[in-house]
Amino acid sequence: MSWHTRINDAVAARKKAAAFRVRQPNRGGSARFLTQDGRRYLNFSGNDYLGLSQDADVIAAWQQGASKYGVGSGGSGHVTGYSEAHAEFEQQLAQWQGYPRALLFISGFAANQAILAALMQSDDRVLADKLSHASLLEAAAHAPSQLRRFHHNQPDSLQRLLEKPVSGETLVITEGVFSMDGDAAPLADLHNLSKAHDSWLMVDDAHGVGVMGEEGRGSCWQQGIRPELLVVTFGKAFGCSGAAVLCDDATAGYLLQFARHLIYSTAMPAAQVCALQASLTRVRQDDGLRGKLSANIARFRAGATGLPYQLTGSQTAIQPVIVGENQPALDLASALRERGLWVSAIRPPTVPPGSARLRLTLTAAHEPEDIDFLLESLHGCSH
Ligand SMILES: Cc1ncc(COP(=O)(O)O)c(C=O)c1O
Repeated sequence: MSWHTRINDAVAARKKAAAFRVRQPNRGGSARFLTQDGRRYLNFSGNDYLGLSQDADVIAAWQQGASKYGVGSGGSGHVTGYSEAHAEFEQQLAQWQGYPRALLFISGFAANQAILAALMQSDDRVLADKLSHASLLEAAAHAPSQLRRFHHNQPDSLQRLLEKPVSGETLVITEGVFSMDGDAAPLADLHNLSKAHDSWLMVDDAHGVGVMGEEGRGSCWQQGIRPELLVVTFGKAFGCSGAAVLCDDATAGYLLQFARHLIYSTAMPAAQVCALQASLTRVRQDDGLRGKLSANIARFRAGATGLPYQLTGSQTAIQPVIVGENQPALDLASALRERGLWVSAIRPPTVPPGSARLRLTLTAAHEPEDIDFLLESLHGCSH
């Protein structure tokens, strides 16, 4: 088999399963609205939960940071890429979250890969929620340790796995808010179980930080736990990109020596760090953003009853409408696009087979009339 035969076969199989993915360039960013091919859509697909990607203070901070530091960091943090802005922001993050240390990464994907690659050894095991994000499951699959998955959000299932003996260390992994279902993990139960078995808990709170808990500290703060490893990302409620891991001093010191994604990769630009500092200020102050998001979520859920699709119990900004098979999900997404709504159909392998869905996301940038139009259109398209 040649390279091209292999490549073409794989792509053809994706197309046949109505699972072929395409990117579509938009113009002018993707906040409340998104413009594509000259048409403006109401955007219900992004993760900019607080609308901060368009925030004037955040934009100004990035511009001023670029004037001060230039646009690139010039190297890995271990060489020249670590600025006073990076150091200050790491301290602000640690203080906000109540951890001794925070380490910045260029993305959540890189942070998850780096942590697992650096920590896990061959006699260890990872016990991960079945629906954990690809960046976690893939990292766990590539690590030399054993990977076992527990049933989604079921502490009993985790307990059964924890009771099996292992010669090395155990790392339990979950998300705070699940990216495709929008439901929250029972973090206190999972943490109690992992502590009782001398294991560590790692929580990826990409979708909870900024939107949950006092001052937007996230799912763990809201549920009163402090996991040994907390990953927060900045591509969602912070409206920007990047990530940080919160941990103790010893672990931070270890990751600085062994996390290859930190050592062999150009650091985040300092100008971006300046924007993230401004985002953190907005996240902590709130200014009614979380209240507006909650009101939009409540409005959507109240109006979505009676739709002929399965909704989840999600109380978060992620509101999946589960259609089932791939083609009907694609058809519903394109019918909504016709009406001026930008929604995405999410299909396997991102979600389990038979659960293709519209992953609708609501934000603080949406107005009540946007939610009403979404509901009216969903009801209209389902007849
Ligand atoms: C739960 C979760 N973790 C990690 C990531 C990756 O983060 P990033 O986009 O910063 O790479 C995502 C999504 O993008 C996510 O949903």
